[in-house]
Amino acid sequence: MSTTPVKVAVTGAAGQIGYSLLFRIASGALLGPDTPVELRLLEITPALKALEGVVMELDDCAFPTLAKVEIGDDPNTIFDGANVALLVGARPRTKGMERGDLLEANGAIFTGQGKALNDHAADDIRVTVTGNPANTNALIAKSNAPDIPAERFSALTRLDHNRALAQLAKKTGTSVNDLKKLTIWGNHSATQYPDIFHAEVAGKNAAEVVNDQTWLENDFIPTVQKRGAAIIEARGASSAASAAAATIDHTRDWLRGSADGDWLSMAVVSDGSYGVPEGLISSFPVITKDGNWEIVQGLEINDFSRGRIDASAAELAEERDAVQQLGLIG
Ligand SMILES: NC(=O)C1=CN([C@@H]2O[C@H](COP(=O)(O)OP(=O)(O)OC[C@H]3O[C@@H](n4cnc5c(N)ncnc54)[C@H](O)[C@@H]3O)[C@@H](O)[C@H]2O)C=CC1
Ligand SMILES: O=C([O-])CC(=O)C(=O)O
Repeated sequence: MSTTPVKVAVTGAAGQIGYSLLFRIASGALLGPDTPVELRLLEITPALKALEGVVMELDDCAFPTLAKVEIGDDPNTIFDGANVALLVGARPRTKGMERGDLLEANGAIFTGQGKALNDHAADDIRVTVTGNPANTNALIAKSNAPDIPAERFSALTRLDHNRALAQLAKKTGTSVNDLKKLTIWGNHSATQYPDIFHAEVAGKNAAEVVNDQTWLENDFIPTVQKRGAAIIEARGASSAASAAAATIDHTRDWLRGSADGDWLSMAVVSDGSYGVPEGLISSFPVITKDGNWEIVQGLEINDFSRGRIDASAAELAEERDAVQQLGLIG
């Protein structure tokens, strides 16, 4: 085992997602079995007592990869020297809300955290935003951290990607292991577009294997888009264990690389690819290696996909304009 622990900061650490996420990070699921991890956990002051209880449980697991845990309510201290930051802490939506309804309530959290990352994180910092509305919160954090390269900020659409894989496997009677090159485009919201036109099922084109436009339009796409709401309706609380698992998948693959011959969905800063306005944090098909990502280029976009990608990008532009008006970005 190497000797210097990687510092992983997690915000909202005493929340639902935190309760699944921390134990997986501590057990090596993020960085592997040979890399010691130092957890740096941020919470609001009233939640620190509950967080102390979670830390007692982390101790009680005796994870060989967990080198140290620090907790606190000051992002300047908790982000000090952080190599990875998982920004989960934010209010979840409840029944009847859209994620965009959280913009004002949660957006402000990400200005202060962006500044604190800018001033205190390690030079190799990578930031994953899970707290909703994730894409625009990532935009806010990035905009408030001018000294950190923009490509170090990302937002989570891996849960949507994983949900789409599960639906496609069910429809085609295959396993998720047989599926490749699925893409979530756009916003982590009901306008996101899960695209199977370039996906493969056991090496064959997924859209051709499915060959069912009605299922695609009336079942697959809306099921993936509205899965978060369906879970809130059924569970009375938003997805937590699956969101934690996706946060790990996203960050692990960013740091350790995507599989050969496949790609991932990650919301990253747009360079204008596929007509998504430059600067928005939008989900794209990406290939990752050693902590870097690259948008997969050259995919042909049919008319069906074009309208949907544009609609989600338009929603992201509206969210950007709204947070600009709130003074959360310059
Ligand atoms: N991107 C995605 O795929 C998903 C995103 N989410 C989002 O993740 C977020 C967290 O969800 P849960 O863990 O279920 O919520 P939760 O309410 O159980 O936990 C949130 C935690 O964040 C803390 N918090 C609030 N403000 C904070 C601040 N300024 N600094 C540090 N901590 C702060 C709260 O005290 C609370 O403990 C929500 O915004 C939710 O909508 C949830 C599921 C999927
Ligand atoms: O839907 C929500 O509010 C929580 C979330 O982001 C998801 O489950 O995808």
